Amino acid sequence: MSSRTNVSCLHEARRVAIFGGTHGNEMSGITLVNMWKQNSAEIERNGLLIKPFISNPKAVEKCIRYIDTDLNRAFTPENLSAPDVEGRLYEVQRAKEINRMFGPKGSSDAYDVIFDLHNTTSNMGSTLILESSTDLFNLQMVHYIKKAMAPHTCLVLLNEHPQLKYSTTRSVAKHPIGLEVGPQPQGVLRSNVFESMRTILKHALDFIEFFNSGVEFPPCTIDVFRVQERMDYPRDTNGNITAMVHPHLQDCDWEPLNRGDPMFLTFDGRTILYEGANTVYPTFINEAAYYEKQQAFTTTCREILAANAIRKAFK
Ligand SMILES: CC(=O)N[C@@H](CC(=O)O)C(=O)O
Ligand SMILES: [Zn+2]
Repeated sequence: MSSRTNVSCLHEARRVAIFGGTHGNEMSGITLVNMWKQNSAEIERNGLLIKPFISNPKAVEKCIRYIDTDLNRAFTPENLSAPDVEGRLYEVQRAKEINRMFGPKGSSDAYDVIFDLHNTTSNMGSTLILESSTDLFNLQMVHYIKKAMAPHTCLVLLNEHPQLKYSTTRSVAKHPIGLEVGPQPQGVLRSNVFESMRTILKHALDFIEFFNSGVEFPPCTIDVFRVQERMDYPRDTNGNITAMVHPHLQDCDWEPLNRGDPMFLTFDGRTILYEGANTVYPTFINEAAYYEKQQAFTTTCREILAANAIRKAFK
């Protein structure tokens, strides 16, 4: 019997964008994209059209996350279909422009792949962010990247939570993929973080080049962390936080958090324990940008995804 019967044939991925500066204070992606705009030799691949792009230039100029509203939440159907009028929020305007240039979102004209480069203040290491557990192209790509990165780790965060999923900038593409590397403070460039991001991008582009050249990728499984819940800081009746991430949890992204483990430390020295029934794997622990989002960390559960073999459809 031929294994060919189980190979999924997918469209080639010709148009690829690399976004930096979706958040204007996340310096690795901004620096890499600006570097590649000056000299793209490093990211050129046979048969690929690759566009390095600063997605929120006004926020980059000011070195702040956003001007009016978070661009990485702005790609909603309502925003994208809103008429162009003066006085709209800058990021809503910008989302419409990006959708025109790289989309339209959900259409056959959309870019094949958008890599969106982010930094976190959390100790997450290198993390690929997926929005779908059924996108075979992305599953195979992250499998390839994880293997290529070994012995260094590159983890996968899957966010397809019905309430916690948000309308990302990369969601304009057919295959959206986020790359989150930390820890790196906002507005700061760290060479180790910069180099990790650069290496992951190299492997990602290699994968796409191989795929387009007709290489078949065998069936695989991928370890992922699925977004489960958003955990807020303890707060008083005025909404002010009353506790910090506990020192035993701080920097322990991806490590198991069990019932009874310390979670927060109040300003007066009291420890607040995790009381959930199941072991979870926290991530985005103490991310600076998430104080305004009422989020101290995200809980995830581990899961193994299986992906069919893929190759390019010939026609
Ligand atoms: C720290 C940070 O900005 N993280 C990203 C994650 C993502 O791209 O999905 C965000 O909240 O938009
Ligand atoms: Zn970001």
